[in-house]
Amino acid sequence: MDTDAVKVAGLTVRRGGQDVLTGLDLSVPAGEVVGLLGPSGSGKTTLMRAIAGVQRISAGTVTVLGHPAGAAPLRTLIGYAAQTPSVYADLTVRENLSYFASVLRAPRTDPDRVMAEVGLADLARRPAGDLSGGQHARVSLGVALLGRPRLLVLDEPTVGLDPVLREELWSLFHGLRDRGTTLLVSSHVMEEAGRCDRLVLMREGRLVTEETPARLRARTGVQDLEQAFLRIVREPEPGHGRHERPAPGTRGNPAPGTPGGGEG
Ligand SMILES: Nc1ncnc2c1ncn2[C@@H]1O[C@H](COP(=O)(O)OP(=O)(O)OP(=O)(O)O)[C@@H](O)[C@H]1O
Repeated sequence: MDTDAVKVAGLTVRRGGQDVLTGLDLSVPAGEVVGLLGPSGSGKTTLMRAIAGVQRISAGTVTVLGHPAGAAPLRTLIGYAAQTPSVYADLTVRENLSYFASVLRAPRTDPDRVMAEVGLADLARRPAGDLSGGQHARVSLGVALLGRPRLLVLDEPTVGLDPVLREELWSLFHGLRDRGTTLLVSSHVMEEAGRCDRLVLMREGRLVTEETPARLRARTGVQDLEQAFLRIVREPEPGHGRHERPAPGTRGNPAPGTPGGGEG
């Protein structure tokens, strides 16, 4: 059996007439929480869209759970929560989840299960259009959890959440991982990097480094992961860093909470 949930090889994506991913190679081992980190505009959302099968690609291959990205069998095997929640504003939280559960043929009890998991039980009867940004994002996350997919691709799932809820969601992610789910989670918040089993740092459409937090700390001799990343971006080891240019100034320092991402 393949031990990689996702294999990306030579992936190039053009958006708006420019290459936003350039010859990217990546493996996501099954059963791990992999954090996708990088400054705003580095290509995290585009990579996640390619893995979810909703991004047109120019070159390369994306293989997900043994299938080409976007293949029909993946519909129930992947849960993808985009940055822009795609829920119906005029339906309540429960109605949204019940609708998507029926589309996915998920168990009828799933909407209640996921509402409890993402902290939405008290808002079950609230129309989605009346929710805050963070609550909206949780409905999107709930939809991704329906049917217990084997791979979760979550684009900034904790953005705009208070620290208590953020902590709860990370416990949920670790619990899912412990039961065999693979998670690819993007974040701007370096503090979240330490909660991941493996880190992937992107910059300007390329993969800068890919390793465990412990190895990254050991390799750089720096405990703080944000500082460790900056060190790698500025002083790549020969043959390790795949980027070609050193970081200009502070651009290697992701801005916490910066909104971003786009469709297309
Ligand atoms: N619809 C689009 N059309 C053209 N270019 C786009 C589109 N969406 C994104 N881009 C560009 O693609 C590049 C990568 O964007 P992407 O959203 O993947 O980055 P990101 O790392 O997810 O950023 P953020 O952290 O701000 O969400 C950026 O330069 C962005 O301007």
